[in-house]
Amino acid sequence: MQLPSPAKLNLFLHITGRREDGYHELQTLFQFIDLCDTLDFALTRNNQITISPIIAQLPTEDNLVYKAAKLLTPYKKDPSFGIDITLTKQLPMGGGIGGGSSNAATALLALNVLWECHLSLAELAKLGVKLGADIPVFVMGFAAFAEGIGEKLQKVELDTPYFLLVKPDCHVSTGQIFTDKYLTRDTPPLRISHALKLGGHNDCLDVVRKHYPDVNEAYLWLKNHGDAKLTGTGACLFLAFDNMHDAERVRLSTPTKWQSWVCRGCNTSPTHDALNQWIEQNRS
Ligand SMILES: C[C@@](CO)(OP(=O)(O)O)[C@H](O)COP(=O)(O)OP(=O)(O)OC[C@H]1O[C@@H](n2ccc(N)nc2=O)[C@H](O)[C@@H]1O
Ligand SMILES: Nc1ncnc2c1ncn2[C@@H]1O[C@H](COP(=O)(O)OP(=O)(O)O)[C@@H](O)[C@H]1O
Repeated sequence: MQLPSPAKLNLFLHITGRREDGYHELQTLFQFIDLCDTLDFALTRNNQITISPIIAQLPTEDNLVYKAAKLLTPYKKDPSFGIDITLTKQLPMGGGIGGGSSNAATALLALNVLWECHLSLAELAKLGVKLGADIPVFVMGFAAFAEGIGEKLQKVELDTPYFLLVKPDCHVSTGQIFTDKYLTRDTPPLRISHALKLGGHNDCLDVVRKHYPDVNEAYLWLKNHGDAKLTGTGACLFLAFDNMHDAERVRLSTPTKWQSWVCRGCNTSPTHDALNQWIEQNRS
């Protein structure tokens, strides 16, 4: 089974409070983009979980894909089931586009089928949030207005513009941004109808720009070309366009020291599209 594992954008990210456990209450708008990692799954009968190739500075036990497979182990139909996973990365790590969370969700969705666990999407999302606040939206697979720590999801249908995505040459620590004392944590909560009509901003932007000069520089550069936004806690920034041609034109002038892509917003996760197709083809 081969599945794409897409990135997400936070079209806005408002921090509305802080919980006693230190996690922050958010209101955010998630949309997927068609920029993806790829995961290949081969079912085995040796009760082992393997992931290849080795990723530098990411021991297998720390890989969210491995952790997701471990979480699902108690639900296997046959205890001898194992899995060989090939993870082909394209998404930058620590970019605020949720690559690791997406990979974990893709593993949960694939193994639920291959290991015949028969968990519902809601059950998988509940397991996934133990590994990361961003995992439920990838498990559910629809563009969403999210609250709580990002796990309370309301499905939305959004325009699907082209995006220019730019990755400044740094890796932002989500934990560092959320512990900064100058982070805005009291944005008044909006009703979903207002949030969708008015749009929003990213409360992390100022703190990320302060700590990461490269993000600041890329933000100032992109701002000359439109309404530049930060996704999640960064480092990636994005601009929306009505058509691919305009997005490509700006991308071609983007300083080469920053990685850049043109991609398209999608309201359904490509993982779900591919998994449904696989299930259809393998129905016995
Ligand atoms: C900010 C967001 C927005 O989509 O995205 P990223 O920039 O990471 O992609 C997410 O909420 C990130 O989700 P995720 O990357 O899964 O974070 P987690 O592993 O759960 O948490 C990393 C750390 O960030 C802080 N954290 C995270 C989420 C949240 N709502 N409040 C927090 O305070 C906590 O300190 C936690 O220890
Ligand atoms: N499969 C994975 N892909 C990417 N990062 C992973 C993975 N498994 C664990 N991680 C860890 O999660 C961190 C955050 O990764 P990622 O989700 O890509 O970024 P972000 O949360 O900024 O969007 C990485 O720096 C890495 O240490």
